[in-house]
Amino acid sequence: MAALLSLSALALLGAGASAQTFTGTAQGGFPDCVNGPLSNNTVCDKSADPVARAKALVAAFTVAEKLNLTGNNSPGVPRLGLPVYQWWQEALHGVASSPGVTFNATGQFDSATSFPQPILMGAAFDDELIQSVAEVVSTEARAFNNYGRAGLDFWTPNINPYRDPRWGRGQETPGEDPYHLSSYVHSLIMGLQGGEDPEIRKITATCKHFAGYDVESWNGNLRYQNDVQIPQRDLVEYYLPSFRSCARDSNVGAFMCTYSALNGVPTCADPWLLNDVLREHWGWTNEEQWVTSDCDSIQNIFLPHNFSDTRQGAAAAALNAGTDLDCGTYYQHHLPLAYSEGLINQTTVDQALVRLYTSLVRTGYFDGPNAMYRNLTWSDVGTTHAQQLALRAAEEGITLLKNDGTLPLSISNGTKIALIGSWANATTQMQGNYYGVPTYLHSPLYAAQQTGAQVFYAQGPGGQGDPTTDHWLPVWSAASKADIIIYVGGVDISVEAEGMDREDINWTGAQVDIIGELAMYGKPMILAQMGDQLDNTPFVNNPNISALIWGGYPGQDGGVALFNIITGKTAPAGRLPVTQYPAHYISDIPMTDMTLRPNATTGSPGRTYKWYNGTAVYEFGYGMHYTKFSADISPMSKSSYDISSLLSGCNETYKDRCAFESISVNVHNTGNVTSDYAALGFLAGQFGPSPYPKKSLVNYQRLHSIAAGSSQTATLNLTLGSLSRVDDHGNTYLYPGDYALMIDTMPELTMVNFTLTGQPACLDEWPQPPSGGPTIPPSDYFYGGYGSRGEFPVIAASEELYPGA
Ligand SMILES: O=[N+]([O-])c1ccc(O[C@@H]2O[C@@H](CO)[C@H](O)[C@H]2O)cc1
Repeated sequence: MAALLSLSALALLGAGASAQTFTGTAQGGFPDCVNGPLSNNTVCDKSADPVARAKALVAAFTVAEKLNLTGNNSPGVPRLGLPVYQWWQEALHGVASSPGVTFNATGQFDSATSFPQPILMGAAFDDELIQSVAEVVSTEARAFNNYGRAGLDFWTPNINPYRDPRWGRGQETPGEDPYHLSSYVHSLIMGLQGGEDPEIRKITATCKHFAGYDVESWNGNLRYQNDVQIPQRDLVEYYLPSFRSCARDSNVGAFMCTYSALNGVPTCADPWLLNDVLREHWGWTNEEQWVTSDCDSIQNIFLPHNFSDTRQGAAAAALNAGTDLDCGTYYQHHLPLAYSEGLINQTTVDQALVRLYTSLVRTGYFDGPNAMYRNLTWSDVGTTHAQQLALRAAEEGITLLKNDGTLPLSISNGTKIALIGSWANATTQMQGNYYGVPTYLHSPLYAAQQTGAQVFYAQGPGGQGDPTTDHWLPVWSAASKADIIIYVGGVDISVEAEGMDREDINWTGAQVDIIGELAMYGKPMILAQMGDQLDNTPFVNNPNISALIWGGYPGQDGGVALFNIITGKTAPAGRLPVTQYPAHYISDIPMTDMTLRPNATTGSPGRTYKWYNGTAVYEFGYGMHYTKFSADISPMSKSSYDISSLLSGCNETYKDRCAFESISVNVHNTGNVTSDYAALGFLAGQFGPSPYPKKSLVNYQRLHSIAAGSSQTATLNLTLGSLSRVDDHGNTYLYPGDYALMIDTMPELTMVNFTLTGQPACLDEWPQPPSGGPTIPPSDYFYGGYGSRGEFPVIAASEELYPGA
């Protein structure tokens, strides 16, 4: 593996190596369709159908060549002039160091724009922003590609919902809500791929990790071996909507399966998941798009999953299930034996290769130097527009959690600021994981100095076990000289990362201690909590802490973004994309409990804002402003809707997509500061199977620069899917009942009520897993799966957990 991945793997994991040292596997350039051996092959005929072009190419390969082309490190076919190609590129929040991406040490292509981590961009609740960011990322990716510094497919986004606050990779996602993820990822894919069905696809995006992957390493449970147990209802309503958005609604070019097994079957070897759900149920075409394994996950099908008795059996199980590409070398090593033993046939191999090469055809790989996007160069990387967008993306996400009126700060040349904390001079930290070489890194310290203030900086304590003594003296010195204290700290990828779930969601003792002591100075004190959510309880009620900001991982201009918010140059309007739980949450529920609803037997308090029955420190969607807003919702066309009439007016193949109502929300800025406002529309009500979620996000829109004293209108388009709920089998229904649509302007809540009448009606019938699985309502059971080695230990949950179910 080490040889396969080279040094780049360290960087993409954020393991702390210097970005300059990364060397990717050089791409082999473009095939010569004019003078090369393929020039007479249909693959070089631009007027032919893309799939026919790929089929003609694949038909020219020998069996041995075909089997050798199934790994991410593709050797190409020299005798045909098909260049080597590295399929593995990353671009989570900008073109990132990864096996197929090469940054120059200096000069051209020595950097790319580094946007905030998705968790902070998610807090913006601004899909137009996300599309713009993705357009820049794909432009820069294409420029890198034109100079042999990247391939044409990128293994982003990570769109698993951020289900548990401990997850080390939650930062890679836009948050915990499935509607939010679905909407965000649609905009992202439009920006990355260049539209839903463009003539030339800009780059191929890859939705990962399909599905149910969100545990790295918890209590001995490793991602490589986990067999996650998820009832069908929870899968459909929570774990899969973002993937459905990728496949069915956004026409994404690629998917990635996971290391873990889902209900007994390793996902990369699961024909139900990869074929019945992904391709058949969601209509993801058979010939144009491909599934890659996660890196070395095919190996895990053999060990530790023991899903197959042999290595070639594991490779065959994956290929036959629909995993077209192996990130690794397992296919290349073991498919030849699988082939000679008759475990796979050539049709299946051809299908995988046709899918892969169709995606290269779609991106213009065989179309010569005049093809679309081939004119992009280094001058299209790190442009002024890209830099401004990276700053704006960070500003839009930064979320104000507490303010006694101290913010915004007015800073003049004479102002003395103590800037303290483990993030105060953050540079690489601001990128989180999966980063590349940024255009620049503007730390909070840099930004503070730009304000003209006199800045006294001290790093202060970082992690646990770094309590008193030597770190404290510079802190006291800085604090005692200053008019204002700004503490910037929290967590970073030293404690939350790939392969590393958090063990704690408390601030470290050393930080709580020093922040408490700093507060005792009684000076205006601003606390910026960076990284993912921590339990802020110690600071919420401390009157000496004037303001609390969440800044996530803000990317290359994170320091400037933070200071623009602090000084009011930009007004904050981010909203938390996850629940901030009290620290005891992680003792209340094992990370491996994938269920969502509170459960009296297991003691689960439930997950996410929909189900958590405790008191959140800050709720999903929480975010203050420097001004005041009120909202009114325009009257709906009716107060009661008949379900059969709603359905008879719906002519879509996928009924959940049918329009219900377009709701106008008039937002009034009643305060004194021009500000953005993100209108989040939630639906609540007692309908469908109980217990009911507390509320569900059904649409959102960010309004920009609403001047003090003026109003703007958000339009929230609701669909029949917005009104639906999922039954125990995973079927999606419209149910009769009482509904309330809510807009939260904090502290006010604006609401309209309506009813649905008539009989329940099915919007989407879920393809059940193959026989062998449970035949009784799955959400009442935890089961071991239906795989060849799966057993079915059916443990009935007690009746009272699901009253009325
Ligand atoms: O061996 N390595 O160096 C290595 C590095 C990264 C790595 O992560 C996996 O690879 C990423 C591919 O996109 C998936 O999101 C992640 O689960 C898996 C293996």
